[in-house]
Amino acid sequence: MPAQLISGREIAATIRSDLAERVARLKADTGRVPGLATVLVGEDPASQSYVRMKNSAAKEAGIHSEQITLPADTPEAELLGLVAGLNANPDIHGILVQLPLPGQIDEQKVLEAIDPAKDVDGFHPVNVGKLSTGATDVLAPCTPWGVIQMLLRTGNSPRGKHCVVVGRSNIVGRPMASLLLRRGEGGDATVTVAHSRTPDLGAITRQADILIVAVGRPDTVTADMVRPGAVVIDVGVNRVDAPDTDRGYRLVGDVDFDGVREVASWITPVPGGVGPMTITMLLSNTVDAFERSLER
Ligand SMILES: NC(=O)C1=CN([C@@H]2O[C@H](COP(=O)(O)OP(=O)(O)OC[C@H]3O[C@@H](n4cnc5c(N)ncnc54)[C@H](OP(=O)(O)O)[C@@H]3O)[C@@H](O)[C@H]2O)C=CC1
Ligand SMILES: Nc1nc(=O)c2c([nH]1)NC[C@@H]1CN(c3ccc(C(=O)N[C@@H](CCC(=O)O)C(=O)O)cc3)C=[N+]21
Ligand SMILES: [Mg+2]
Repeated sequence: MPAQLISGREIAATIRSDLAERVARLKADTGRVPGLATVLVGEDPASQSYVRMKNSAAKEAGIHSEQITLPADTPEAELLGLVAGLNANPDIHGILVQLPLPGQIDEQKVLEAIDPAKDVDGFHPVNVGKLSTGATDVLAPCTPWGVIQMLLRTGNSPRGKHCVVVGRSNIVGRPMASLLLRRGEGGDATVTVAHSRTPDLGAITRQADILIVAVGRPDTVTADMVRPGAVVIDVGVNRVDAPDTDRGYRLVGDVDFDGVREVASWITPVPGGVGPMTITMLLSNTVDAFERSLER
């Protein structure tokens, strides 16, 4: 029997409608709404489309959303000044600076300039540190946080399971491992992290009850690398040439979907899997940041 599909699109729609209700209630109670600022430097088409999707999803949930686009040659000091202004802006509760940034800008410096209370990406070292020491009252990075929600909402709690994460980036692999290791709901897993220097990847991935792949290369995981009955989460989003399509490309994940769906128990598709959840968790973090600002 082929694997059941984990539809990120459907789970995201459910969470977004809950968020819209939460925002409406907050507005009725306080007369204010959460505000999100997205900052894009340059004109990379993929980044432009992600930022557009984030803004339109925010607006649909009733979140005030401002998109700031700067030219690719923007000096670092100017971006830091913009971030300082957003930190001081009482109508903005979440700040997202789309990565990657152009070469003249030190990414780490920019991430450190964001007020940790407005860091809805969860990339500020204070939030990274809190998460990796097990804090639960922290804004968690959207992609891995979305993966946790997908697991919980399909009855695939990571508690007590062996979770193998392939990839050790700061935006996906590492925070994924931190979340899975946390005590409590959504965590309590036994975690292995693999990467490009892992000699026999298949020997590791075959041990996984839950396999999470965030590499950025199509077909990194094939059916022979998956234990029968495993849950497979494909974070990868890769554009591959497809001259017969309108856009000229199609999206594939890091997992050989057609092969792996024959051995896995559950699998996420690309598109329509983790991607929509990432955007939804950004909205969720923005509403959380707004609520916390009311408590201060
Ligand atoms: N759906 C979503 O919302 C999101 C999707 N993505 C997608 O997820 C993928 C990963 O993104 P990101 O983490 O930023 O990528 P990075 O390039 O930052 O990290 C990739 C990781 O994969 C490892 N790796 C590379 N090749 C191999 C290999 N052959 N075997 C095992 N490990 C390997 C690298 O190892 P090493 O550290 O040794 O170099 C690195 O740790 C991309 O396709 C990206 O587009 C990213 C963010 C959000
Ligand atoms: N500061 C920062 N925060 C991020 O969260 C961040 C970032 N920088 N840089 C780039 C990555 C990538 N990322 C994605 C978000 C949504 C989809 C997504 O919704 N994908 C759709 C398809 C989209 C399409 O059609 O192109 C899907 O998989 O179904 C994908 C990828 C967030 N990132
Ligand atoms: Mg750079």
